[in-house]
Amino acid sequence: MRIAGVEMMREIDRIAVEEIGIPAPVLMENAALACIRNLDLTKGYFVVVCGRGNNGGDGFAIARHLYCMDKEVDVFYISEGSDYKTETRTNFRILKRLGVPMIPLSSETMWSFREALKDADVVIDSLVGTGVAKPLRDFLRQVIQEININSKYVLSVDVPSGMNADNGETMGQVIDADMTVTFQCMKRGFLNYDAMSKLGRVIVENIGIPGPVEAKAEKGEFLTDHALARSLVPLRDKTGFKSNYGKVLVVAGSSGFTGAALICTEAAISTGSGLVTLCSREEVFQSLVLRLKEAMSIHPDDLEDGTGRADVVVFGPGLGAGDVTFDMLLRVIKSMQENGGRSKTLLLDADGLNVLKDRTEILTHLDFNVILTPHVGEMSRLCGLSSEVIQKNRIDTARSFAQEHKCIVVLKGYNTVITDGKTAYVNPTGSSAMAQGGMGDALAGIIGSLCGQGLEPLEAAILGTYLHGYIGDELAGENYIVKASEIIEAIPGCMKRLQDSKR
Ligand SMILES: NC(=O)C1=CN([C@@H]2O[C@H](COP(=O)(O)OP(=O)(O)OC[C@H]3O[C@@H](n4cnc5c(N)ncnc54)[C@H](OP(=O)(O)O)[C@@H]3O)[C@@H](O)[C@H]2O)[C@H](O)CC1
Ligand SMILES: [K+]
Repeated sequence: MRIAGVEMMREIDRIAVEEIGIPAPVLMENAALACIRNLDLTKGYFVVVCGRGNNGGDGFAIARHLYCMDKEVDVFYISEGSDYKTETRTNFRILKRLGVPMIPLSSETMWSFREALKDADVVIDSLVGTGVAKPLRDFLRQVIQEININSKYVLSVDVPSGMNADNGETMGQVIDADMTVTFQCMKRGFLNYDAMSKLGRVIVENIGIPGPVEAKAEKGEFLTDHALARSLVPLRDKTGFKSNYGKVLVVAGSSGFTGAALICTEAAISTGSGLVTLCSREEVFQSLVLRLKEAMSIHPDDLEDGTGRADVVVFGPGLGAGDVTFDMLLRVIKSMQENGGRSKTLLLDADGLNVLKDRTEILTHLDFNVILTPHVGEMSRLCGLSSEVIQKNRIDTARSFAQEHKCIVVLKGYNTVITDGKTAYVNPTGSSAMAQGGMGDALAGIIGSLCGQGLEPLEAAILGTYLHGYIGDELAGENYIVKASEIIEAIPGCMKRLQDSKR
């Protein structure tokens, strides 16, 4: 599914109407019906609040459909401002002719508006959508405030009125929606963490604009969906050997952080790697070796040999920050360069990222694939921006770092961003039920394993993050929190279900 800002939505609309010839009223009708599909139609009394732009036009059309269904509908509308756009005027006039109750909003009607909001089972917010770019005028702010204070349930049409669809910021006052039915594409601003609390449940509805039209206007930003994830699960050949499913070397674990090494290693095994080897810091090597079952081990003195044999190196979980880790990283990089890089992948996580602080230029000269999996704090150390700035610009930060350093960035957190600098994918799965130590180590092992099984690094990162969060969501349906070891246990079953649904 594509992610779009205001300019892209306008362009999609323009191409659909002007170049393809889909009539604009058809799009408005489809938009209205998409909202109707998501309304609880067992309810009896609906209040529709409309602005003067096309967002308001959607609302007038929704009111008509509710009227046709014999629902009790009151329409309140903004009476001051610029002329109605053509389709909005058409829908406004139809309602007038039908005799649907239509009340212009003003200081005189504010009292009856308030009473209607209180009585309504559902309030439909159709004041403004993607057409607003500057702070709202006072009267509109007041209307929004009344809706927020007095309504039981609000469905926002396309965008909660007052939210900037590009960046999620509030333009003076914003509707606090219970559900947002947005059209055609996920809006970029909805991915802003501050915006999320205003959106309620987000439903993206197709309003009859064909995919190729969207593609003409796209900006290379997507939301991973189930169909994409499913299409990426590698099919296993009946005759395959363990050596066909990738040799993964995990370089992880130091004193006090042995769990990270085990979790990462086991995640790679559970995701389907044929051969997984663990190399840790010297001081924990013996104790870790005793705890491995399916995985092999190599002593840190043999790091170059192990690297040379591996298709993928996952470097960093629990390895400890400091010079020893940095030296190990340099040895891995040298060995990968000398052993026919190109098809190999180095995934850097946790301390593998921390040792790159002020040394990120190392990344730009490598012949092999590099994946970085930072959380926001690690990203901040890598790029020098504050966590606050990064959280407000997650896609842009990850994308420009990936572009500059010729690598793939997986910027973790709610709505993890995966990008190679050209395209960016936002992962919708996962939740705070997964906010536990070890989760990142598991993700690193999963992505590393998928690279070893032949997926392109970007694909491996897209599928790995989706899978990790998807399993987390399934487990969180039944549990208050989810542990990394529970994720690992559930990986094979979840992959099998995905794979079977592909055939
Ligand atoms: N392709 C699609 O996705 C379709 C989307 N549809 C719907 O259309 C809206 C976008 O419609 P648009 O007419 O471009 O804009 P809005 O309705 O969101 O906003 C215009 C109205 O907002 C008023 N406005 C603008 N700035 C302010 C402000 N600062 N304070 C108060 N009011 C403001 C403006 O009034 P003016 O008097 O200032 O001109 C307009 O009344 C999209 O979101 C979808 O819902 C189509 O229906 C189908 C195709
Ligand atoms: K709206």
